Amino acid sequence: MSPRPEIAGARRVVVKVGSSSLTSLPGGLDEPRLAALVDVLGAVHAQGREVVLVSSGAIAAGLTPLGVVGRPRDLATAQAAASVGQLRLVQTYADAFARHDVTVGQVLLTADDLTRRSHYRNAQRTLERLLTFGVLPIVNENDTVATEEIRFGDNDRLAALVAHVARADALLLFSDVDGVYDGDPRQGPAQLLDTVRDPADLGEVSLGTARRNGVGTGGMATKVEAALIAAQAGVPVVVTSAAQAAAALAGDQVGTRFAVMGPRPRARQFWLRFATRPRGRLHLDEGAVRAVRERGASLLPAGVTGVAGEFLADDPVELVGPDGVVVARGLVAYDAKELPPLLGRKTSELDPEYRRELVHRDEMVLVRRPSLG
Ligand SMILES: Nc1ncnc2c1ncn2[C@@H]1O[C@H](COP(=O)(O)OP(=O)(O)O)[C@@H](O)[C@H]1O
Ligand SMILES: N[C@@H](CCC(=O)OP(=O)(O)O)C(=O)O
Repeated sequence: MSPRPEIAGARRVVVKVGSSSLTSLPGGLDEPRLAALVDVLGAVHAQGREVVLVSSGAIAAGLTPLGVVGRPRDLATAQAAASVGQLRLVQTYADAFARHDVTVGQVLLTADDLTRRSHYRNAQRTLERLLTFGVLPIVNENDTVATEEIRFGDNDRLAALVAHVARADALLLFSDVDGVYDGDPRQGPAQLLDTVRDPADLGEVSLGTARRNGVGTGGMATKVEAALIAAQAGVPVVVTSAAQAAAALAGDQVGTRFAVMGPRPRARQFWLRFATRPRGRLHLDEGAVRAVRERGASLLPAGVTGVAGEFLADDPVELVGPDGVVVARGLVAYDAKELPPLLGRKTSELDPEYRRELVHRDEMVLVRRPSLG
């Protein structure tokens, strides 16, 4: 049996590959490296496994054709590069996968596509249908239209969300480094972590940001954060290099494995916890924190001491304790401007139209803060 049966046996896999494995700043797209990855994924597809590829590299691939040297400093240049580069990237993939008789489809997502519940379900249906057709979807962030505020920013997190949206059995994050080390291996000797079972296992680990002169964005920190999201959502993860892709997909003992850290949450719970972006905050008193955290209660106006942010009814908000720690996230039942007169008041004192919960229990997830992020 393979050392990692949960990966070897995964029927549907999301594979994420970073810019650093496909491109270089001076050279643009590295076609031989891209073709090598496609050979591995083509073989996996031929075994009857379903693959969703989340590929970075659009911005880096667009720099050479535009004559831009170095990492773009402004968003508009990055977006122009992505516009040119995404086309080249996907065309190169399409040609390479055609040699394996695999049809690819392009899926460009903005953060809004996953933060809005209706869009999330739409993305889910589209991915499902593509896979039913035997198509290999290639996902990237829609960089050309995403503004600074609504960007996912890094494809590692996007890949973790896609793993859930696509109901994947495993997530593989491929980079230019062969796993998570206890310190940046480029800075000095470091030890490879074989398995992470709990966020606490990473307590002593230093996760640098990506190299400044490199093409990657988040370094190991964003990969670890993404791996924890997936693992906490019941999806096993391996972080390793693109060069080890075949071995990783076969379930060999390469890279760093993140064991599943919890049961798969219901889609709505996962969406609330990881995909939504809070539009505001409700400040809770001690009693409300206990009620929400320990008694599984809904949040009532009586336990709320303050409101921050401009949100509308049904927007996601954070519930924050007196110590500033986020206790939960939920969909609020009122517009922000309706709230000040309700705060601290008992339900029985309120007009009937304001007697519903501020955040209903069914619309809330508790936030257990991992030691990172
Ligand atoms: N603890 C660590 N373990 C492994 N790599 C690390 C660590 N800390 C920082 N890194 C760096 O993270 C880089 C990978 O991140 P990045 O360049 O963003 O990759 P990608 O483009 O594949 O997303 C590696 O090249 C490595 O130097
Ligand atoms: N969407 C961007 C990549 C963003 C990103 O996360 O890059 P990386 O850290 O290399 O995975 C692009 O295609 O250039």
